[in-house]
This record gives sequence, C-alpha cells and structure tokens, in this order.
Amino acid sequence: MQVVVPFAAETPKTRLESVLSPVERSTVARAMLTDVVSALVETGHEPTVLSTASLADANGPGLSSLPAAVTVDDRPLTEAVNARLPTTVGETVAVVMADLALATPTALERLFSADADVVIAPGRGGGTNALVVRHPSFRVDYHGASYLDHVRIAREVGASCVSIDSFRLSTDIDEPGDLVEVLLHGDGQAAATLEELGFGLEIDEGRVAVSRSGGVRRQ
Ligand SMILES: Nc1nc2c(ncn2[C@@H]2O[C@H](COP(=O)(O)OP(=O)(O)OP(=O)(O)O)[C@@H](O)[C@H]2O)c(=O)[nH]1
Ligand SMILES: C[C@H](OP(=O)(O)O)C(=O)O
Repeated sequence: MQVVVPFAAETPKTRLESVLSPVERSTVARAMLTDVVSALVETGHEPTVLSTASLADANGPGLSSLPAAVTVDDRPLTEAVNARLPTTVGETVAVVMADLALATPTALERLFSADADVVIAPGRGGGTNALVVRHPSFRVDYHGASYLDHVRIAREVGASCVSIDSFRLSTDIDEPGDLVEVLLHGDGQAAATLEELGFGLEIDEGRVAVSRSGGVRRQ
C-alpha cells in the first residue's frame, strides 16, 4: 500500500492567521507533518509527502530528519492527489492529511484495516481527513463538504464505502479553537511547538480554550 501525505509547503494554515504569524504557521504545520509521518512510519509504512514545494529550500525546523520521501507537485490538491490514486485493480493508496496532529499508529491501523473499496476518516466540518482507496475509478474532490462528495463519488463508480469513527483522525487542526485538542491530547512535536510559542490551556467552567501566555502549561 502506498501512503501519500499532502502538504501545502508555502503558506500553510492561513485560517490560523489570527493567532500565529506566517513563520509560526509554517513551524506548526511542519511539526504536525512530522507527527503524522512518524505515526505512519510506526505502522510499518513508508509514506511519501506530496508537497507543493521543496521542503529543503524554504526549510522550517525539524524537517531535515523527516522519515519520508518528498515528491513535489504544485498542482492544486485534488489534481495532485488524483494523479497518485490507483489505476488498476489490486492497487491500494492511502491519503492522510498532514494536519492530523493527534494521529496515532493505532488510529491509523484502524483506518488501514477497514474492509471496503473506499474507507473515509471524515474531518469535523465536512472534510475528508484520511482515505484508503482500493478502486481504480474512484477520484477525489476536496474542499467544501468533501466527505459527502466522496461518499457520492464512491457510489457512482460502484465502489463499496465505509467511514470510520475516530476522534483522533477526525481532528484536523484548521482553526484557533482546534489548538485546544493538540494541547489536551497531543504528545508530539506539534504540542511541544505550541508550548514553545507560549500557548497554554484556559480552564474554566465551560469548554477548555487556549491562550498565548497566561494559560495553564501541561505537566
Ligand atoms: N499537495 C498539496 N497539499 C495541500 C494543498 N492544499 C492543502 N494541502 C494539504 O492538505 C491538507 C488539508 O489542507 P487544508 O486544511 O485544507 O489547507 P491548509 O493549507 O493546511 O490550511 P488553510 O490555509 O487554513 O486552508 C493539509 O495536509 C495541507 O497541508 C495543495 O494545494 N497541495
Ligand atoms: C482539503 C479539505 O480540508 P478542510 O478544508 O476540510 O480541512 C477537505 O478535507 O476537503
């Protein structure tokens, strides 16, 4: 099975612009990529990062030892991923997004071992955080309610399709509120990077929040 990890290398995580500078967004994105790749390697796979640009050039911290091959493809996400999907029966390709900072080998194994032509780990808010494709006619269409689109596309090409219920794989880190989950449940580079940048938990009566300086640091 090939495992592809799409990565927007140049201006990642724009939806975090209210809390992180461009350089910080790049640093956090690269820390999350490192965590995802490390979890995939622990499952015994050899992931390929499908990056919009070279990671050696505009290098951020921590990528010199990334345990993955990097392929540069500057086409838009959907096109770049579709170019990597199976074209023959018997081929399997997994697509795991680089912003799944809570991904663990156990959660990924559940995704990989589910039995269907198309296995989807939905993201909160309608996205598709991870996919396994075992059907030569299935193609992706990211953005918007891509989860619904992918269920429909699977049906249209006659592929069996299941979605898996995983808190860890459903939590992609897109918006400031998502940083809470990294500090609550993450134990990799992404969580460490956020702490280095001064983020901590704000624990009150309602939902836990994050703030920069002043929040509670993890032990
Ligand atoms: N190869 C490739 N990966 C992409 C592209 N756009 C997004 N990604 C990756 O796809 C995953 C989901 O990305 P999004 O959350 O939609 O986009 P993002 O660039 O990370 O963040 P925003 O700028 O806030 O939308 C992440 O792993 C991104 O790094 C693209 O055009 N090409
Ligand atoms: C790529 C996109 O990611 P989101 O914008 O939902 O994080 C999707 O899953 O369709």
